[in-house]
Amino acid sequence: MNAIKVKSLRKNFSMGKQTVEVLKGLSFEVESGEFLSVMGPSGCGKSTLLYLLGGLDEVTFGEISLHGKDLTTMKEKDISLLRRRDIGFVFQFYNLVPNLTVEDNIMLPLILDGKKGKKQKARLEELLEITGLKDYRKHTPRELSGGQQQRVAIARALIFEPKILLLDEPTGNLDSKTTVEIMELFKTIHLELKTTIIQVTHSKETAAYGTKILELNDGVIVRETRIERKAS
Ligand SMILES: Nc1ncnc2c1ncn2[C@@H]1O[C@H](COP(=O)(O)OP(=O)(O)OP(=O)(O)O)[C@@H](O)[C@H]1O
Repeated sequence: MNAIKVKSLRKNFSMGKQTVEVLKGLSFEVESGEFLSVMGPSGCGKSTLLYLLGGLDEVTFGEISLHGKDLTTMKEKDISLLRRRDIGFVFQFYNLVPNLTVEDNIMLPLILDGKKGKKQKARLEELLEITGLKDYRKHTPRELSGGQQQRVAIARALIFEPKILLLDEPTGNLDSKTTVEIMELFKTIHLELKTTIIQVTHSKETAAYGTKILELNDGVIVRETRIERKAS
């Protein structure tokens, strides 16, 4: 089954009396386990698409199915559950809670969901290992570099074992060396955890970590390219 199926997707925003058409009829599919990079000029609708895929905004017209479930006809309560448990988000800014430790920041979604058992502790250990944060578990965000803070945000996004990870310019705030480290981490997550990843990026280098590139311009898809994996 496809992880994501998008059909004739349109998104308009109202600006006073004016309607702005941002997405003008997108159709594409993302296979389970794919790593899709969405590129295109500023303002072409990349983030808008990502938010719609994550159920963070309402579709104007068309369909979005995640693992066969149509998001556009789902009740808000079910969309919230899906968002919390099946989808992980990573943004350009890390949005960590400053007075919580690394491990509490990572566990926060579980604590908010009333879950903190043995299985979750094991998952935390696995994520601390994958993200290289084991020695920093008792630190607070302000004691970490930008790259380390983004690693915490990535571990937090993965704590529920989401099937889909949505990334909005996740390295937009990082220097080029740290960008490579974080992109290598996403590659590891993609290969080891088999997570389906959709990333929005401006950078060709970053996009090349994907298995496929979708190029948008002025609200439509202008190109879909399958790519060879960037070597480590
Ligand atoms: N909530 C909103 N209300 C009105 N217009 C919006 C809203 N969100 C986005 N837009 C408009 O939709 C268009 C696409 O925005 P979007 O952020 O998706 O572009 P983008 O391709 O991600 O741009 P960038 O690369 O600069 O982040 C822009 O013209 C933006 O002003």
